[in-house]
Amino acid sequence: MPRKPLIGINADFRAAARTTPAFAYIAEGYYRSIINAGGVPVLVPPQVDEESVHAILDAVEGFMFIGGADLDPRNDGFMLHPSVRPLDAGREKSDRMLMAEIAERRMPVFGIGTGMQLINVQQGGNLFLHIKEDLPSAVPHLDVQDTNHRHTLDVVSDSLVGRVYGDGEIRVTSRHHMAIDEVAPGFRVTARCPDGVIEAIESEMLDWFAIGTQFHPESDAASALDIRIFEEFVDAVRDRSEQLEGNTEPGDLQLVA
Ligand SMILES: N[C@@H](CCC(=O)NCCCC(=O)O)C(=O)O
Repeated sequence: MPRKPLIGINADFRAAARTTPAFAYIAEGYYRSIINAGGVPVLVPPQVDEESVHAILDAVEGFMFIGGADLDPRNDGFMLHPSVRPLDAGREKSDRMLMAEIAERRMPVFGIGTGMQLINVQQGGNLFLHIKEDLPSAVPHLDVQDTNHRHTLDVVSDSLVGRVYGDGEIRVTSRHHMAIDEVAPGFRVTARCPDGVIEAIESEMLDWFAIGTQFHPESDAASALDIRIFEEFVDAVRDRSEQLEGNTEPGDLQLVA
């Protein structure tokens, strides 16, 4: 039975309202998918300083960033757009601190929705702030009446998502109004919606497993293939821990020719 690696997952945050206290929260699909893929999810509420970020990343072996509202474009030197619904400022600050340190450590990371957008901007890419304006011929990527709104996906066969989904028609859950514009250096696009919107990016760096999906493989409408992305991620986290511990047996090494 393979060992279950510890995977940190950032929680979202909602401020107190008239009848409810403030709380940190996460949709079940995110942590359930990590459990189903053989990992142990460790929920991480927003952190306030670098010391805490370091302590958390010392304890976990990989990290997953979940979806949510919008990264504030002003934090990347862009103007606010009327369509932007910013994340809670405390969550965004925490996510950015975590992501910077994860990149520094080359810790395996998987970002979904806002999580993928975070990886891209932290690594030097940028975003379209509103698909309807920036890419007017795009198909709908958000349906406020249907959290499981789906569209088709074209994958690059020589990639993780290509390996996972294979040939045949792929349909994925879509809930976003922003999208990647310029892809960060060191990453490549591995899936697009047929309208051209970027739906997955993967690291090309040999020393860093990093992947992001704009679509939602954790959604209630997820297919058996969607869970394979989480399995690939959890396997990569376990493999890296074994490498760091020097536990890789010679027989485990694969020749790449
Ligand atoms: N800034 C993004 C948000 C995309 C996203 O993460 N959607 C999921 C919302 C909540 C969830 O299901 O966790 C955008 O481009 O709209």
